[in-house]
Amino acid sequence: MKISGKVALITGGAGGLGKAFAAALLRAKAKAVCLVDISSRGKEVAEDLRLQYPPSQVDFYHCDVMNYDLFKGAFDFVQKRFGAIDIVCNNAGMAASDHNVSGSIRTLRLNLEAVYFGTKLGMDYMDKESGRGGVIINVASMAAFLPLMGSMCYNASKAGVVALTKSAGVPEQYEMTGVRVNALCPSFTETPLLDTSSGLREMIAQLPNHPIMSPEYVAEGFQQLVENEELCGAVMRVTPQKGIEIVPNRRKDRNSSSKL
Ligand SMILES: NC(=O)C1=CN([C@@H]2O[C@H](COP(=O)(O)OP(=O)(O)OC[C@H]3O[C@@H](n4cnc5c(N)ncnc54)[C@H](O)[C@@H]3O)[C@@H](O)[C@H]2O)C=CC1
Ligand SMILES: CC/C=C\C[C@H](O)[C@H](O)/C=C/C=C/C=C\C=C\C(=O)C/C=C\CCC(=O)O
Repeated sequence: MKISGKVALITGGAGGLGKAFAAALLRAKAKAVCLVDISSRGKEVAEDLRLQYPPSQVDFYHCDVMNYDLFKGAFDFVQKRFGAIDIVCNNAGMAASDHNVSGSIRTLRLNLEAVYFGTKLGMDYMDKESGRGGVIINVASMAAFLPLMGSMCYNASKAGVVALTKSAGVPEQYEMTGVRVNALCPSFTETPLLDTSSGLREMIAQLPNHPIMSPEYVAEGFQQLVENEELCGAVMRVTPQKGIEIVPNRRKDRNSSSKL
């Protein structure tokens, strides 16, 4: 997909990774980006991006994406304001440790249930029958594959996002909707989220050869998932050790001649 002239909706857009994704799209001349976030900081972030990347339009839409009806309102807002939606990034997320039961349940709901809402809404609003097709990027994590002690719900939610995305990205679904769906799985990245779990930074510091990545580096992988029309149902890992890599999709491999 050529990003120039396109309209994007990014949940958690006021956060570290969300802002970096928005900046990458604006640098690539996206027509408009709407930051959908529960934090009122989204207003300043949108203003900051408008100043940095004129003449692109950057809006902030205050919304709790865990509420389906409110989240649908964000899609209606963007659709009405810009006439179309081309890119959806389900990025809003949180992390809570297992000791905090209510926080852990909220983590499951935000990181997985709300990503299901955003994937369903994205497919409905961008469907080639009513829309013009498009792409959905669901932000999972390396925690989906390499679990962290003390964060059962976080790990489970991210593994769920990978499974949800691979299911949404099967070839038949794409043929029907014209909407590609891919998962982005970064390792530790320098954002405020790392400060929400006590002891996390200390734990990361103990890991051998595991520097914390910049949001801008992760956004390079995000942009590849948006632009590469070959990628649907793809899972991208972004780590300091191996850089940006696509995990082979066994479903596609089974259909091809290779016997993986
Ligand atoms: N920072 C890291 O090390 C990694 C982060 N991730 C994932 O990246 C995504 C973005 O996280 P970061 O930018 O790191 O964190 P962040 O804390 O900077 O951003 C998260 C954003 O989501 C928003 N948000 C929270 N609850 C919401 C709700 N109910 N409705 C709407 N917005 C809501 C917050 O206000 C915030 O702006 C998350 O899904 C996270 O799990 C994945 C791998 C590594
Ligand atoms: C409670 C958790 C809070 C925050 C976690 C972060 O937000 C992020 O989502 C978690 C990242 C977890 C990373 C876990 C392990 C990462 C390992 C590597 O990146 C090592 C790279 C490759 C390993 C070898 C391989 O399997 O290829």
